[in-house]
Amino acid sequence: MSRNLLILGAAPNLSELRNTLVRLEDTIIFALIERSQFKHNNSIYKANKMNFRDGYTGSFLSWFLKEVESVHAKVRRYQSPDEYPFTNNLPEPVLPPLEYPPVLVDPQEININDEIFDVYVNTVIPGITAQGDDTNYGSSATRDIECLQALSRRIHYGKFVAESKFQDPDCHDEYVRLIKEKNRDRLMELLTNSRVEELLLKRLKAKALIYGQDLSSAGLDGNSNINDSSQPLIGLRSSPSDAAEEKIKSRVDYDLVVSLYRDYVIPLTKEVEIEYLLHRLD
Ligand SMILES: O=C(O)C(=O)C[C@]1(C(=O)O)C=C[C@@H](O)C=C1
Repeated sequence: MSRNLLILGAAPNLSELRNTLVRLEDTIIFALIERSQFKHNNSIYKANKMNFRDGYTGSFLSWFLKEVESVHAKVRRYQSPDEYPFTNNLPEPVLPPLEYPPVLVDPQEININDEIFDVYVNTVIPGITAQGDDTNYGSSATRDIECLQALSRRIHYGKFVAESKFQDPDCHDEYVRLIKEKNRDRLMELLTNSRVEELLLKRLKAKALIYGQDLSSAGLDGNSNINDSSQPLIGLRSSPSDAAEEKIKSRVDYDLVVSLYRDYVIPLTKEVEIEYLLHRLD
């Protein structure tokens, strides 16, 4: 978490929070591109597939996640109010606790990482990877963990967004009333900003197109003579046209990145916002 956002212990500023969400789009797109260079490697997601010498029977990814999160817990990662682990019973930090000003009310209570894990393994991975097994299990699982952590941070950021909206003097009384009524539907309407969502999805498609460009298909990889390049790069055009989309081979399915956000990332962020608000007055 950016220390600047927390330093004052005051209401988080919505436009700063949105800037962080925009930056996390880049992190997520690049993480997905990194993972998509390897095949599906389905056996890393299945229990009892890897013959662990110590008799472990879970999936390779679950084992790896637990190991990585154990190290990260020791260096205080999960004391930060925007970091949520996927596994339980993690070790205590080896360093003294960090002081975070109290911005959220009961920040660690809501953790929807099980849902994020499920969507990632069963929907995202089969979508962004080629079918099959290339035996790059460690590399694939390393990228999976990066993707999962970035998605989790992005989605749980909904708590800060919700806190900021709750403290907005223009809406505060309305939020209090709806929370007391436990009126989920009206809360959902109040916190939804369709214009922001629409812009986000447009921006995301443009980013996925630009970041995903495979420069070897444009004659600009290390093996090409620069003068051979006849293909214009999408990033150098004023807007990514359909023609450009066809010419440049993409390393990631940009429509899939957009649908990942539209169908999962934004709805799950809103779910976190609602859950947070419903407990805000406890
Ligand atoms: O920016 C906000 O206001 C948010 O609540 C975040 C977010 C998102 O997930 O990107 C979610 C709900 C809004 O409708 C718009 C965007």
